Amino acid sequence: MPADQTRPKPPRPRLRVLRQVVRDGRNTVPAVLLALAATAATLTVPLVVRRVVNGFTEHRSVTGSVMLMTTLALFGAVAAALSSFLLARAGESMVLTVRQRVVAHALRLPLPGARRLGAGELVARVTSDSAQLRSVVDIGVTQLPMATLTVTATLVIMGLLDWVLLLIVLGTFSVAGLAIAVFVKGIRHSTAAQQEAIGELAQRFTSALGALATVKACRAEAQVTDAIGDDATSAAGSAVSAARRQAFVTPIMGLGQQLALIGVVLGSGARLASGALSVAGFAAFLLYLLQLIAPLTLVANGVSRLQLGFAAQSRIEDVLAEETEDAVSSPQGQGDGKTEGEARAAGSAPEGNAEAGGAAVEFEQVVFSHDGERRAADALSFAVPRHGVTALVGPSGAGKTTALDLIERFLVPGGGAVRVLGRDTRRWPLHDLRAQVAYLDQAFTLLEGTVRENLLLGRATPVADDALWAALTAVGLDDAIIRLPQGLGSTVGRADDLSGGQRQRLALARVLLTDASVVLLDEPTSQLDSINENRLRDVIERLSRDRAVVVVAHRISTVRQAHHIVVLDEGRCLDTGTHDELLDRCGTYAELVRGQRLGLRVTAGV
Ligand SMILES: Nc1ncnc2c1ncn2[C@@H]1O[C@H](COP(=O)(O)OP(=O)(O)OP(=O)(O)O)[C@@H](O)[C@H]1O
Repeated sequence: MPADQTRPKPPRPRLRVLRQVVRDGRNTVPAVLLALAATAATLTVPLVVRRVVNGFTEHRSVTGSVMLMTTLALFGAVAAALSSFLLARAGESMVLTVRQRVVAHALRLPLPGARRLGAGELVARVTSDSAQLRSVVDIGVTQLPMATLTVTATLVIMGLLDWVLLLIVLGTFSVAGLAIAVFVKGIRHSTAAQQEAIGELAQRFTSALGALATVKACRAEAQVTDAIGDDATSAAGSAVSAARRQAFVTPIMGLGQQLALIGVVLGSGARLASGALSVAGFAAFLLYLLQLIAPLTLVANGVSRLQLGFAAQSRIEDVLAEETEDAVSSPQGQGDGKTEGEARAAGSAPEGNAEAGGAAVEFEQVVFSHDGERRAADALSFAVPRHGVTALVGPSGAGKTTALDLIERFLVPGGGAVRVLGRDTRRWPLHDLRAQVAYLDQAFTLLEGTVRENLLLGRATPVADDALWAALTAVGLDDAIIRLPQGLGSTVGRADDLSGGQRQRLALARVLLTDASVVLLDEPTSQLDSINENRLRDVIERLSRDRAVVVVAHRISTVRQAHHIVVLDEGRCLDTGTHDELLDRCGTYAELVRGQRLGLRVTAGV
């Protein structure tokens, strides 16, 4: 259920890439100054050529002019190279900032929001879309303004040299410009479609890699390859369409130049004959005309590339516009019916409640729906004691995982209240709540990193290796880690380095090292061998001595180990009690235990 419909939507965040880069004065100011200097040098060379030609016709020494011309050309080249490097540095620094911002934002999205956007799409924003932003910087900061400046200045100088010839040039280039405008019109649409297809390709491929074992087991490699191939084909189709249009820009510009050249040569006869134009002036005019093509092409191509960068910027802004967990369920943003004073009193004295024997977790008339229609929690009420194992049991779809997600505040209730250590989850600062609630998913997920990093995930303070080994010994994993090439420094997490049972024990050791008062465990549905099953039971037992362990139980052995059992069905709590009590009085529980409505393994004697 949406967190709060009445809260006004915050303004859409703007990346303002150009502004960011311009503000990076350390690189941008010298880059722009050098680009201006290079442009000035390039514009001056033809005027010096005129002096050289005049020198030849007037039999003067041209050595000084030739040296000046060479120096200007060299200076222009060096200044352009330096400018381009400084701008690249500013661009990469901006891309780095954007990538860091998107990664930080994506990791703070609420789980349902992040899942809806999709891992592949988010990866595409951080990789290809962020890289596209470079074109905004490269084109927008110097190339396009400098090219526009060069074109304008060149046309002004050409006009000063001979305004009649300039009119001929303007006439032919106007026709070429119109033709190009027709071609580039559809480029933005094609490139946007291409980037969208790349996002979908990344999404589908990421999902297929995540499900690789299933794909292989179903012999679906060819089928999935075809589906991913369709996205790749769509991306290629859009790219080819854009390339087809882009391909015409430079030749049309070249054609315009050739026509202008012919027009100028034809028109120059009368101008030279009438003495309105000198030979040296004509040579300089021709040089300017030849120089015009590069900046003009750049302007034509630059506009479409700039649009491409802005489209990428807009897609990244779409992600940044998604509200983070803190914004969606901030303590200020949500009311729970309590006054601030009551909430503070409850939240500030969890230990006091513990001594008074208060519940570790309490659901009070909780209402939640994933899709706004069916309720996964429907006036759900139950309590979890401070110590011991509490098993959540119920048929598939009863709302067990939803209940865990509500405790961890992956989800926010639409009605009622979930209290952890006496305090409404919406009143807890998120960071503090999650320091109190450890979560172990079914896959006992490890991140790619060293054993040490996995054990200390989320901890800011260092922990002595002795403590790490003690935790590993407690879960029976010390021998296996000693055998790894670099012990605690060995990299794990790619699913090919540790067995399923070893991953499970490493994840459990991580929980042992935390100070969490509540441990949530979504028990794996897959069969564990009896040694691992016993180990898991031992660790749960050990954890439950001084913490509350809430386990979504799929095994009868876990249910029997539980001190307290909560029976859920259709988002409601049907009954709570011990195994024997519930067998006697709760028909649904008895049915579950007999394995008729849930895949619980029935063992002899039950
Ligand atoms: N992301 C989702 N979008 C829509 N509905 C969902 C989503 N997740 C769960 N549900 C629905 O919410 C209800 C409770 O689901 P939940 O996963 O909490 O049940 P469960 O008891 O953990 O089931 P299982 O034992 O099969 O894992 C079900 O009807 C389910 O279809």
